[in-house]
Amino acid sequence: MEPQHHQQQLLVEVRKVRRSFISGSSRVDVLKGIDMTIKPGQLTMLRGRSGSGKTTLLNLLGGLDRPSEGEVYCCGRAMHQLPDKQLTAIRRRDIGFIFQTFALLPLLTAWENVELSLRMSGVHRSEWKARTAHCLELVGLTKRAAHRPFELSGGEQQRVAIAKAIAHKPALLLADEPTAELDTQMAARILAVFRDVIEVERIGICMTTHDSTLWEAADVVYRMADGTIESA
Ligand SMILES: Nc1ncnc2c1ncn2[C@@H]1O[C@H](COP(=O)(O)OP(=O)(O)OP(=O)(O)O)[C@@H](O)[C@H]1O
Repeated sequence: MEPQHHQQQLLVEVRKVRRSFISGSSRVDVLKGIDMTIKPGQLTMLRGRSGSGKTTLLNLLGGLDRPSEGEVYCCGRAMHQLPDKQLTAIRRRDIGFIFQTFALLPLLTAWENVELSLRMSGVHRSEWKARTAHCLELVGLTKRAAHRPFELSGGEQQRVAIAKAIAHKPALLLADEPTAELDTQMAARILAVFRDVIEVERIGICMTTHDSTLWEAADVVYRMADGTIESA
């Protein structure tokens, strides 16, 4: 387990992480010794070409996968050592996920989509209304609360997905290419929402993107190439 001072400064610490996959009779080394950190209150970006391993790394950060070698500390826990049950518990409690496609339930309104996430994470019913209202306001969708996904633009749908992902008050928000389906203006709006979320909720956000126009909005950018990572 990490020393106390470390836990307070860093939300995530990745040390000497390697991840290989067996494909047929050969082994593919996707991550070849990754070191990186994520701090609370910061927007961290992972950039790199398609196939450079961004999604593979993000999955390790969020406990969706385990490293072949090395250590992943997230929210003060040694993720690489935890049994599946505890990993799932941390994922549900401390981490929020956003994906490229917006992952909303089509028959539910924006409000119901956010509320569902509170229900699923075991938040007491008495808190649902205020928290749902707060999260929709934070992403600028108070007036669209009664709309279903098909009545919303792609950018608005992604903002509902953000509200949904932060509803249970995670410490870390992970977003895999969250702007890939959006035009430049909508992508910029998503980044502005991320900034507001960081300021209001005091969480850390880590997103992957290959869109070079977005990198300057980050506090920290890690460039991935050939299975390794470097600050850029
Ligand atoms: N489960 C798996 N089994 C075998 N190979 C895999 C597996 N997962 C990922 N890979 C390989 O690892 C490499 C990196 O994939 P990854 O999805 O992490 O890249 P990426 O940087 O996120 O790319 P993109 O921007 O296209 O999503 C790819 O070559 C992929 O084929």
